[in-house]
Amino acid sequence: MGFKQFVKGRLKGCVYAFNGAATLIKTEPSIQVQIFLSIIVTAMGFYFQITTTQWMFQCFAIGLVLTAEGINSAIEAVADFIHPDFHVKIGHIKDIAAGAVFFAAVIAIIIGLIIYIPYFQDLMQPLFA
Ligand SMILES: Nc1ncnc2c1ncn2[C@@H]1O[C@H](COP(=O)(O)OP(=O)(O)OP(=O)(O)O)[C@@H](O)[C@H]1O
Repeated sequence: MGFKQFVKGRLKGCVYAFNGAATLIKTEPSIQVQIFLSIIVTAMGFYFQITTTQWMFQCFAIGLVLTAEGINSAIEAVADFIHPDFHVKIGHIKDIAAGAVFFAAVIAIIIGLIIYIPYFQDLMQPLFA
C-alpha cells in the first residue's frame, strides 16, 4: 500500500468515526445526558476557575464516561442485531457492558467530588461564619 493510499484510508477512518460520534449524540439518550452533564461541569470549571491539573482530570473523566457509554451503545446495538428477542445471555452481555459504564461513572463522580467539594466549602463558608 502506497503512502498516499495509507493517508487517504486514515482520513476516511476519521470521517467514519466523526459520523459515528454525531450519530451517538443525535440518537443515544444516555450520551445526550452525559453531554448535558459535561456542559454543566465545564461551566462549573469556568465559574470556580479550577486549576490546569483539575481541568485535565475533568476532561479525562468526561472522555472516560463518553467512551464507555459509546462502547456500551455499540455492544447493545450488536446484541439487538444478532438476537432481537429476549435471551438470558443477551441480558448478561448488556448487563456487563452497562457495568463497564458504571465503573467509569463512579471514577468520574469521585474525581468531581475531589475537585468541587473544596470550592463548595469555600462558597458556603460565609453562610456559617
Ligand atoms: N434481548 C434481551 N434479552 C434479555 N435481557 C435483556 C434484553 N434486552 C435488554 N435486556 C435487559 O434489560 C437491560 C436494559 O437493556 P436495554 O437494551 O434497554 O439497555 P438500556 O440501558 O435501556 O439502554 P440505553 O443504555 O440505550 O438506555 C439489560 O441490561 C438487560 O438486563
